[in-house]
Amino acid sequence: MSGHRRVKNVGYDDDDFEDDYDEYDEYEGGEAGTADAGGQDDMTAEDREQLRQGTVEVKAALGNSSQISDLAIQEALWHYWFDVDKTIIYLKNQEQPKSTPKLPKVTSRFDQAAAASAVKAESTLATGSNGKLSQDSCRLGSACVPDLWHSRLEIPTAPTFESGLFSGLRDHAVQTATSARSSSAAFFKDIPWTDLPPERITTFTPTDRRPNPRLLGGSGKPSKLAALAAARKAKENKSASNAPPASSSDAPQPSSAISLLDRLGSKHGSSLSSESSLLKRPKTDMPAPGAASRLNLRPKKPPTPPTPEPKTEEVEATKKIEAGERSPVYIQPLIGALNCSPSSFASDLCGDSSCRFTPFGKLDFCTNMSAALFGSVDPASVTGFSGPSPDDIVIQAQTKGKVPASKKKENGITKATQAVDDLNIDDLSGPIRDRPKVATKIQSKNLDVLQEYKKAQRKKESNFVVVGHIDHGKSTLMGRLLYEHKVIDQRSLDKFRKEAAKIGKESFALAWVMDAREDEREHGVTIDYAEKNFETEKADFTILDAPGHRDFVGNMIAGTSMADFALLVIDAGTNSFEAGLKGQTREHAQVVRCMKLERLVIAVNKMDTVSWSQEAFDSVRKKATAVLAELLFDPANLVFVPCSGLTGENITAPPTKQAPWYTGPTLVQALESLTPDRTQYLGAPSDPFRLRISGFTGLSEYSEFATSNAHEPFTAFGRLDAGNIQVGDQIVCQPGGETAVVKGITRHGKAADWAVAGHIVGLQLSDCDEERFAKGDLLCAIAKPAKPVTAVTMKVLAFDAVFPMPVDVHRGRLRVQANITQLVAQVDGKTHKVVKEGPKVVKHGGVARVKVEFAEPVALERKTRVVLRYGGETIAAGAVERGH
Ligand SMILES: Nc1nc2c(ncn2[C@@H]2O[C@H](COP(=O)(O)OP(=O)(O)OP(=O)(O)O)[C@@H](O)[C@H]2O)c(=O)[nH]1
Repeated sequence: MSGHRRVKNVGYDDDDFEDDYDEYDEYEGGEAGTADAGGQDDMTAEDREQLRQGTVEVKAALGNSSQISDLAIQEALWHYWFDVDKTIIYLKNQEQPKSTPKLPKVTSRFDQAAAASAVKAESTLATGSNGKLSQDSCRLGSACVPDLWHSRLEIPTAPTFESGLFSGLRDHAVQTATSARSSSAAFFKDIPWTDLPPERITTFTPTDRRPNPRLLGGSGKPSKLAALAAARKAKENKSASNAPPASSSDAPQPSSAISLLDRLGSKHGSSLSSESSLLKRPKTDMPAPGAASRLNLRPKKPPTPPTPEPKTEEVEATKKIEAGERSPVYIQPLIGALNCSPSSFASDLCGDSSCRFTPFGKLDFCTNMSAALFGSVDPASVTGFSGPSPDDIVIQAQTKGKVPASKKKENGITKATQAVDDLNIDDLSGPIRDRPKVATKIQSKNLDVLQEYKKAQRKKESNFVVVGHIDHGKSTLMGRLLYEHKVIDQRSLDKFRKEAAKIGKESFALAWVMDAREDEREHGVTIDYAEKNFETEKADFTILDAPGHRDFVGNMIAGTSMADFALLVIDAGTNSFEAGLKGQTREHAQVVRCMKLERLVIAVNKMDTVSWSQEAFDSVRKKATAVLAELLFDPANLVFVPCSGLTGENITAPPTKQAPWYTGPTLVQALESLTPDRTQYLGAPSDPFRLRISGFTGLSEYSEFATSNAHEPFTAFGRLDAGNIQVGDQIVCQPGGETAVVKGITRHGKAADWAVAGHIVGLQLSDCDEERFAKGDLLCAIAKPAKPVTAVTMKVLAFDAVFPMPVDVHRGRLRVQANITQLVAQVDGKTHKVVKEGPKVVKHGGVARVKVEFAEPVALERKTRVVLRYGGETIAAGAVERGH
């Protein structure tokens, strides 16, 4: 069973879908089944026999005195699908009411009270009445209640309702109304409801409702009888459709067509949507105004609106509404929603003259409503709420003179943000001139980090991300690599084997070296990227083992954002390889390329499953090269290595026995050969410090291992994207503006005094409010912080149709909702010249300059590489050109 399948099994399995489908059919068939038992023509001999036997049994149970005919018994049996017991109960109940002696009517307490007040009212009014009251009361009395039932509620007076429940109800209503008539009349005296002109009388027409098939439980599978009924119904429909067309009045009206579509449900919906690739995509929600980011737990400041240019009267009105500190793009739907005709209820409430629902900008009610929601209009203009509420007055008096803590905090942030605003962010290449030191107990060694970096005797270093389709063996391969480099010892591996075997997942023992989370081990699927180090004679490596499942591409992007190059793992088995090309082998390669990781080692894994066949290896190499070339990888930068993670061939030693034909490098040699040129995609060590936070320890609510490390000092992890850092440095966390002092640095689990661009580190932070840090935030040098932006212009390569639409923007752990609000231009991918201004859509493979607006400020700088996703699919990737 594949890992994909296993994940699917977590929540549901195929049977669930089948059940839903079957139940739907069952309902459709059920309608026909209720028609009559006359469909016996369609019965099999077996069904007839069941009906005959059932009739005999039911008759015996009812006894000789029963008046129920055979036909009625068969109807009931048919109805209950030959369930004799149910049929008997039903038929006995049918007979029972006639023989049950009528119980004296119990008057409810309400009726008693109503009758008492009626007597009282009658005695009071009898003296001074002018005669009108008795007329009014008559209207609600015995004469008018049946009228109401029949004319206003249109209760049918068919014979079926003359007896049984409905007639009982009606009698009861008449009696109650009669006894309470005087009091009711007195109560409704001033209300002209009883004088309603006929055109204002509403008619309630009962609508057909599809019962919830799950409501009553049951197997959900259609019985044979239901299937028969469905077949009969289909037959009837067929003969109806062959009938000559009815008159135009019988032709389906638009509303009935819509309701038909509704009833047909998603099956037809999907066939419709499949007509257009744009409609095919699942909807994602537009970011709600002020909606909190999924990852950012820290409360964010509302975005600053761009200054609108006053042009027309409408724009002026929009400005009023926008003044409520919200991005205009998110207000438009609301304005649209408010910009509508008033209901008669609203007109009655506001009065026709005071509430003019004209196009927005002129409508008083709309403007006031917006003002009430967004606080943009003088509150005095909102009638009834013009002054502070009594509660506000008390709170103001109590807090007089005190500055609330949150306000203090805001002031600090405002100052920091102001300082940030005044700084120039365009030039990232200049060195940090003055490294400000803060008055803190943490002693800085005042090192010249660049000198230290030059001096340090070190091996080559690189971080590589392991990507590829689910179950192609990434974690197992990395487990093997770590085992062979003694990062994990035999005893620990044996322990994993034993524990994995207990839950029937022995083949995943090596994968458990990387997949440490309980849920990952339980399901045999990597969920988040894992980080581990190993060392060879020539290099220090950090592995970033990414998940292959399509649902976790966001985590794969986070891992890729910290890598120098990628190891793409491909299953040598033909079917798996093809599946991967349609799935995450391709998508991951796309993401890797867009992150500007141009060099790839491709491990053709599970060679043991194809008996180390050279043809199999060559075939994979040929096809994969073609696909990667399509994604703009230079074939010269691709190194293919056949291997088996499970059995361990060609990881550190060549597979001389299994594949004498292979003369290339082992996996480790291939990894060592890729010397990363970090300047291609990273800032230099001399640039201003930048680190995007990938995780924390020491803060339970943020921590991935909350229970085990909540006691540890607050530490933010991530890769230095630019610059350098040393103990004692002060940093600022953007976009929030919280400052902190670096109390300690860890690299590869060991304490360090400094770190430079490319290093993955933990920064122990002090002198800060921990809650104002979030995953995806950017730690910056305080002298040259990134400026938070609410919009950016970026150049993207489209993997799917791109048009103004909502998207998720990914960079490392930053995952933020945004909207592509404008396609500025289509650009030639090679010459970067504008091909077309303001295209409506950019197709797959096109390069475009687009404007993206965010629901909240983000720290995204020029040249930052980002991935745009929509509806769970990667639709484009590119780099930020400038922020707004
Ligand atoms: N025969 C054989 N099986 C392998 C090999 N490598 C991995 N497997 C098996 O493939 C299955 C999946 O292995 P994983 O390492 O979890 O695959 P993965 O790519 O890391 O999966 P995700 O991280 O969930 O995407 C396990 O049952 C492994 O034992 C190999 O070289 N040969």
